[in-house]
Amino acid sequence: MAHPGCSRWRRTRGFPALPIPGVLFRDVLPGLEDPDSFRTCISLLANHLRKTHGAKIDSERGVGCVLIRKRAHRVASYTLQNRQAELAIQKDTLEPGQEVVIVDDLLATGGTTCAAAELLGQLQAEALECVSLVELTSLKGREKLRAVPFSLLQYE
Ligand SMILES: O=P(O)(O)OC[C@H]1O[C@H](OP(=O)(O)OP(=O)(O)O)[C@H](O)[C@@H]1O
Ligand SMILES: Nc1ncnc2[nH]cnc12
Repeated sequence: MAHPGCSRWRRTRGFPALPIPGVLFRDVLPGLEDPDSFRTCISLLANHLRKTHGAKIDSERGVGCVLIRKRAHRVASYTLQNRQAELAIQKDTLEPGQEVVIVDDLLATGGTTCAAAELLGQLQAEALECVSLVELTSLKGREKLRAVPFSLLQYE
């Protein structure tokens, strides 16, 4: 069920047949470009995380952000439809034992989130939770994950 706050969030835009026929690409960018909608997304996720991890998330120091990147994002040109993706993280960005929330715009098959969790494991960091704006439930990504993921909006 969609989070009740989702009515205040400009939703997604669908691109049929992207990157291949049969796939409806759910683009979350319209909801991030609109200032009110962007604020709503952030505050809905932050409220959830404060509820589930209170003191850890709402510390006086706030939280930082570490990027996990697709390798393709590091080169000047790449094949858009190449679904063989690789993720990378800088080795010294997290300390062993550091607690992290994995945030991705969208959960589909769960491959990306699993790969992110594997990278965190390599650095001995601990994934507290995985959160996303959108979840494509028919792809059953949540079944692949060790922790129960949280998403604001679900599409089949
Ligand atoms: O659960 P999964 O099946 O791994 O899919 C989730 C990923 O799919 C999208 O990335 P994509 O590479 O399609 O496009 P984007 O990075 O340009 O958003 C999205 O941003 C997630 O990272
Ligand atoms: N249908 C979809 N829309 C957006 N991102 C995706 N990642 C995997 N499938 C996707």
